[in-house]
Amino acid sequence: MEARPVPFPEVPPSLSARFEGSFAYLTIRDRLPTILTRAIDTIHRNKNKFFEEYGEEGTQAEKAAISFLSKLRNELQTDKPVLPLADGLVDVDAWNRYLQRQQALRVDREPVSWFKSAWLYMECYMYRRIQEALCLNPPMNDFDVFAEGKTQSFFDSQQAIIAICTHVQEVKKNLKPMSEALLMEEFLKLLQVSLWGNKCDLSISAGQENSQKSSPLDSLEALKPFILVDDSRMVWSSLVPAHQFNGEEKTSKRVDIILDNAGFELMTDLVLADFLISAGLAKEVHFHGKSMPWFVSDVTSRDFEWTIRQLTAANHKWMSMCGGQWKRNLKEGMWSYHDHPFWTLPHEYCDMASDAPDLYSTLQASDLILFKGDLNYRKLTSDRDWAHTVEFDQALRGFQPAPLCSLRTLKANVQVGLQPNQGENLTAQEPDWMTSGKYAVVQFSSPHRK
Ligand SMILES: O=P(O)(O)OC[C@@]1(O)O[C@H](CO)[C@@H](O)[C@@H]1O
Ligand SMILES: [Mn+2]
Repeated sequence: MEARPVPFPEVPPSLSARFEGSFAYLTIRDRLPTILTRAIDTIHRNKNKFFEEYGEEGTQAEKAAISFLSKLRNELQTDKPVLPLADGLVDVDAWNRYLQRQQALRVDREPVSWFKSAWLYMECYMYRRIQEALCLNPPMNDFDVFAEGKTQSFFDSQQAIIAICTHVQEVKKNLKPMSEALLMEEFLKLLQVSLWGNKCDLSISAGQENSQKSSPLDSLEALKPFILVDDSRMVWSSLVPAHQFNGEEKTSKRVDIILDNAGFELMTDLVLADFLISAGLAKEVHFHGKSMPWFVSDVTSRDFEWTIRQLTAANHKWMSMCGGQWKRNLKEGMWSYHDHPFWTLPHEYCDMASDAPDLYSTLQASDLILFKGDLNYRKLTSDRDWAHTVEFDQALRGFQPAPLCSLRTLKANVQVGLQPNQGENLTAQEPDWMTSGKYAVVQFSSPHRK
């Protein structure tokens, strides 16, 4: 059935901190100030480094950046009006136009402010203001206040990283005679590993250590009941249409992975992408990261390159073999990395076709887009207070560049596509099921599947 565009009256309001006691309210009141405080502490802890590297200029820049972030924290905590950006970066106009758009929507003519506006906008705006605080104070401008947490999360997940590198190398050794059924089984396993890799997110933990300690492969069976919607077979079919499996035939499929967190989650995405190419399920994989430090642990180009370098230099056989292969994949073009500014704007994805038509048409060339994580899910569904039984297709509100799948552990109170009473039953058992990170979805939508 054609997903009819949901007329305005049926699109519910955005999640917002204006609903006291809501998860949005608690995030803005408690978690975001904590994240800002940790960012200030990180800059303060590095003051000697700035002095050694840049002398007095470094010290001045460090002090200025800290005062910018302290002012930002005060604006947030006292619900001040949102300010236009003024740092001259490429996305400034898009951000300031968005502020005007939000202001025009305010029927009460009240200024757009932290506790009265859309949660999605305010949370994205905070990370963009952190970037402004650094960018306006060179030589701090390319300092990543979250880098330490991201690299630590990688080092704390070594055992799990060794396990998945070992696994993918073993699987790759036995690919050739593999039947379609076995290939699909391996694909589904690595799709779930990538799904659960999303638990390792430093935003929900407000920067607290949140790495993967054990091999996720050992717990896939035990985790299955926590997958609330599992469209994995449809994801497989978007790569291997029914009865068209031919182990010899070269595929022309392109897969795009909209990345989320660095550290262990990125490793699970790289392992999945390695398998897709090696098993002949995809000819090319396009990775999409963030153009600035984002939501504490999201992947930037520096994190992506650092991770590949770490693998290549690892003194573990299978890790370094993965690193060497992945470097070759990037060099030879089977893999490519992109970071369009749209991914670090506050826009809901139904705005992409109009606000970033170049990105939208890039994604239209994909055969399968994997959206990793919770923030992507919030943007896919416009971070609205939908009824849980609203169809995923409808919540996308016309965003359909290509067959797409969300691989998300639930960390925000928006969830669609559930069966009647499924949400109510979960709420009765575990009131925090939407925000604990314990549950997940593999949710698929395709322009062709109607
Ligand atoms: O996108 P991710 O890394 O899976 O999660 C992002 C997140 O941790 O940040 C926001 C809460 O502050 C929510 O979108 C979610 O809880
Ligand atoms: Mn994230």
